[in-house]
Amino acid sequence: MNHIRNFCIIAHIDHGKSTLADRLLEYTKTIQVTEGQMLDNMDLERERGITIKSHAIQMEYMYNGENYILNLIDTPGHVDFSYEVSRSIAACEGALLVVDATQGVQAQTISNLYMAIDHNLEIIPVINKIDMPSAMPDEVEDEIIDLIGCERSDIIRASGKTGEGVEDILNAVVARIPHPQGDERAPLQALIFDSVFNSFRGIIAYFKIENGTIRKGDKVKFFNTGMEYVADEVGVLKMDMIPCGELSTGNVGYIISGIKDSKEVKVGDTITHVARPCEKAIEGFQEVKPMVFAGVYPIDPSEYENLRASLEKLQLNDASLTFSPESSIALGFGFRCGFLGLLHMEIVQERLDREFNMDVITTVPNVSYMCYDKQGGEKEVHNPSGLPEQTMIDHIEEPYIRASIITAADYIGPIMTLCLDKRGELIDQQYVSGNRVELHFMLPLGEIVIDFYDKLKSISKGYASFDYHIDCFRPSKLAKLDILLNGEPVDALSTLTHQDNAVVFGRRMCEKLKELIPRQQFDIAIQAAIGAKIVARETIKCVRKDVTAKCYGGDVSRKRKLLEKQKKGKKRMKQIGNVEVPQKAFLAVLKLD
Ligand SMILES: Nc1nc2c(ncn2[C@@H]2O[C@H](COP(=O)(O)OP(=O)(O)OP(=O)(O)O)[C@@H](O)[C@H]2O)c(=O)[nH]1
Repeated sequence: MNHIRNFCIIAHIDHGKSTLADRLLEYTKTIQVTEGQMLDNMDLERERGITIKSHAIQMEYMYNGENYILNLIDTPGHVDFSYEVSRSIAACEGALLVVDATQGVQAQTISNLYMAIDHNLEIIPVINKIDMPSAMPDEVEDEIIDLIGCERSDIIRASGKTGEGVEDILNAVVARIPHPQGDERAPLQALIFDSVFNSFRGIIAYFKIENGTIRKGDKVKFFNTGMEYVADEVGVLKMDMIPCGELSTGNVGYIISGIKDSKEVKVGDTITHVARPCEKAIEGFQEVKPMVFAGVYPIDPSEYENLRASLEKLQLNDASLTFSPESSIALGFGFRCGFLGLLHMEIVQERLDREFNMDVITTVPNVSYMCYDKQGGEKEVHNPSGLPEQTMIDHIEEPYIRASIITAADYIGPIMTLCLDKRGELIDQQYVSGNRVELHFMLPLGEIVIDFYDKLKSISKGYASFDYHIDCFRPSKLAKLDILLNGEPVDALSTLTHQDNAVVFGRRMCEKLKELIPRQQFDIAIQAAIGAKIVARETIKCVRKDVTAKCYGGDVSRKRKLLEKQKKGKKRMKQIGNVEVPQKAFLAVLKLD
């Protein structure tokens, strides 16, 4: 245990986390480098891919003549995943805080740092990219000292490109980060911080042992699910999984135990022995509750079962994703998926496309509402079309978040305006350091879901870190806005919005849809309605598009080719009534000016 160090790297996006991690792996000969290898070399790229996906990797390092085991645990870097970041951080005793020498301290540097400090991690500040001509290491050093109050000599200057400083970093990991604590003789208590699905081996869970020892063949129990398994294989993670007979306190490893169902493995759960269980689970386990919901529908209806299988596999290393079947008059059969936030939703959509080759349509996201009816009943509503009749509703409550925004003082004005515009209330503001200010707001989550990040980023020139947690539900005057295409309501385009904004919102939706839906061979009326009342209308004029017109009537095969091409183009469209609607129209609400 004295010779183990568990650490992570935290950084603002693009400050060089992955490049530096690769250098550490090369220096410790965990991955092989051939001479003169460049970053863009295919092999290295491939290995990088593995290192990034492996989530935890073990290195061996000699320091003062003794061999140490260094476990590098990867952390995702975005606010939507703060739960997962905190799980990974909980498995470490120290963190490298990497700051780009050309950029200085940035928003995510601060929010990730705070999380590491909350978990009492030893922080090793590293200034990266010092090889660059535009590097300003002295200024960045001042900023870091300002931020964490360390000594100038604590800060390591490094370059992921040239490898400078890599040895200093490894030495500091051993010398400064405390070894893990724990009792080897106590009952087994291991924290699951990640899991993946492997098509040959089933589900693989990654854990860190807080107390006790785990051996191959042990009968183990997952504390929060209560499920029991035999540890068919345990081992450590290097470039491959390396099986071993036992792993003891402080170490990081993996377990394979024939688990097939993703629901049985929850990130944050505790593994213990069946025969001699620990008394309680490792603290901090909480079911994450998705707050943003959207419909996900296969473009090709016959892909429905494949979509279900893909979502199940995704759920494995993304414990926060939820889904349940739903159907839409407009889109057919699909799933209502729950996400932690909008970025999480985008990532799931991208992974469905890239890793599972699924073509899907995602509908307008909305938050989870509580609806109280006049009989005193209450119901959680994840979809505007799930709301009872207006006359039956007593009132609706929407989730509010407590948001913390850290920014430079220059941007306070525009950020205030943005938040007030989004129905926010300022709670307080305080100086953090230098001219950095922290603002706290109460904001309706529904307003954040739509285009808050992008606006915040642009008005603050990227220099605003944003973090939030759900605070409470509050009654709100919400109206359901329906969109009709040629008189047909399109359920997938319905949204809930604040009554005061509903008419303007309806008008903007109609205008945006007019831009996004291509002209067809007949006029299309786009209407916005609240209940039976039409509040806005736009018309898309017809066009007669004869794609074969330029073929002079002669060449039949050319004509056929053109028609086929046109048919392909239509695939990414969804037929609603007689109107063809492209995917981007379903997200029109996100693109309102
Ligand atoms: N010149 C120079 N470029 C670097 C250095 N470290 C990283 N880079 C470049 O900076 C860019 C970002 O590096 P990454 O390692 O992908 O950064 P990251 O923090 O892992 O980025 P994300 O994973 O997207 O958060 C890449 O183009 C790297 O080649 C360095 O020390 N010097």
